[in-house]
Amino acid sequence: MTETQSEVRKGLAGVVADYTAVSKVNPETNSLLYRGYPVQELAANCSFEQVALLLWNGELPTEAELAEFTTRERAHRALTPELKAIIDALPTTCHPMDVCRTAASVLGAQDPEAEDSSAEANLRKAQKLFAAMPAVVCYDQRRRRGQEPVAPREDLGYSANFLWMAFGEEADPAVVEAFNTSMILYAEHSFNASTFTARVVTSTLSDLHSAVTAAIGALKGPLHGGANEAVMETFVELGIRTEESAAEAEARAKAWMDEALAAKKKVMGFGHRVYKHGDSRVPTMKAALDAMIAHYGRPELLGLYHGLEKSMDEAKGIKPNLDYPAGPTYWLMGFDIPTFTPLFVAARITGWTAHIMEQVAANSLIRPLSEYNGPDERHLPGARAAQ
Ligand SMILES: CC(=O)SCCNC(=O)CCNC(=O)[C@H](O)C(C)(C)COP(=O)(O)OP(=O)(O)OC[C@H]1O[C@@H](n2cnc3c(N)ncnc32)[C@H](O)[C@@H]1OP(=O)(O)O
Ligand SMILES: O=C([O-])CC(=O)C(=O)O
Repeated sequence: MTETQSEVRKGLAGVVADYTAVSKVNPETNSLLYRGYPVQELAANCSFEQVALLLWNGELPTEAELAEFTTRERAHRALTPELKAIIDALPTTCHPMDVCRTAASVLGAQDPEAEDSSAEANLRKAQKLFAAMPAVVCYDQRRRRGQEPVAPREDLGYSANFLWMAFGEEADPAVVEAFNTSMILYAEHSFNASTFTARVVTSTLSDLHSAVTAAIGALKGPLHGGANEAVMETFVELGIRTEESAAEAEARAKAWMDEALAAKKKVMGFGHRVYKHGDSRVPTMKAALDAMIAHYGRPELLGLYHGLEKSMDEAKGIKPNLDYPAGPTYWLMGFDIPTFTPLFVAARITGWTAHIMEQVAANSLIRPLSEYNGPDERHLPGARAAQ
């Protein structure tokens, strides 16, 4: 760094960009608080609907507030014929995240309050997006499978209805519980790349749906939300073999990992920008995965899971992140691998929109500086230098 250069923090690593009261990630104590509550406590005791209201409003809802929200949320679950037609027009060769991104944009274009960024209108729009996104994800997965769509049910809670719309049958309570846990764990994580994207868009005084649409684009990448799909691709590449022992599976996973690391590959589902000693959400999500392994009777997954985890730890000391246990959990539930990141979208709509409202309430245009490192000033042949 010369005297005239400023310090450049690539990837804004370690930069504190603003205040937030939505959540606190503490890598030292390996904790994650949503509005002050440990996420593990919320996952063990709350529905995703309660956590969504906590993130938006700052407090857990009273029974009456929850009942009022539940009625409204259930009334907004169905997709309009226009949105279904737009989804149908998209090729099934596109990634389901492209469908989510398009749907978020269309839902904005259809919303009469799209241009109203008052706190009240933003909350209403956030809640409508929250209600509709599960139907988008399920409608798209079913059309790709050549199945008829399944209409939402107003007698089911968010997670039970999500699984109903995806598979057309009522899910076992154990599966609903694991899904609810995953939604809560995926809901919010301070200034991650997609949330920061949403805040950047909001800081220009653009609208909520534009910010969410941009955030979906940021989440799609494999260094962020796309990692839950990539994790499962690794398991599939390794081959899930019912006949082998856990020790044999671990040995195969170790050999695969050694080769991947020798080839300097990034192995998705490991590492984190903030947590360097393990992701606070992994133990809770791993317990949900264990419950699903027991529920579906698929212990052969564990050998691979532990083999990859151990060998990455031994070789580089890098720990799994939330996407590592979440990927195989969604696979066991029966979701198609490309649907995994859209499930993350459905959960993170809560965190994104809570941050959007926080940004609006205390806005400052987000516009960092850059250090120029291109050619020195030069001139077109024959052009006169600027006066
Ligand atoms: C819910 C979420 O979004 S969680 C994140 C999901 N993303 C992933 O799982 C993708 C895989 N992981 C990664 O790419 C990274 O760990 C990131 C992007 C998440 C965080 O990265 P950063 O903090 O920027 O760390 P960075 O990428 O610089 O890695 C530091 C070192 O660890 C290595 N490393 C980090 N993660 C991994 C990994 N998953 N596989 C192999 N090596 C890794 C890097 O190669 C680098 O090694 P080097 O110093 O020898 O060059
Ligand atoms: O915080 C991050 O950088 C990524 C992450 O774990 C998340 O968004 O949940």
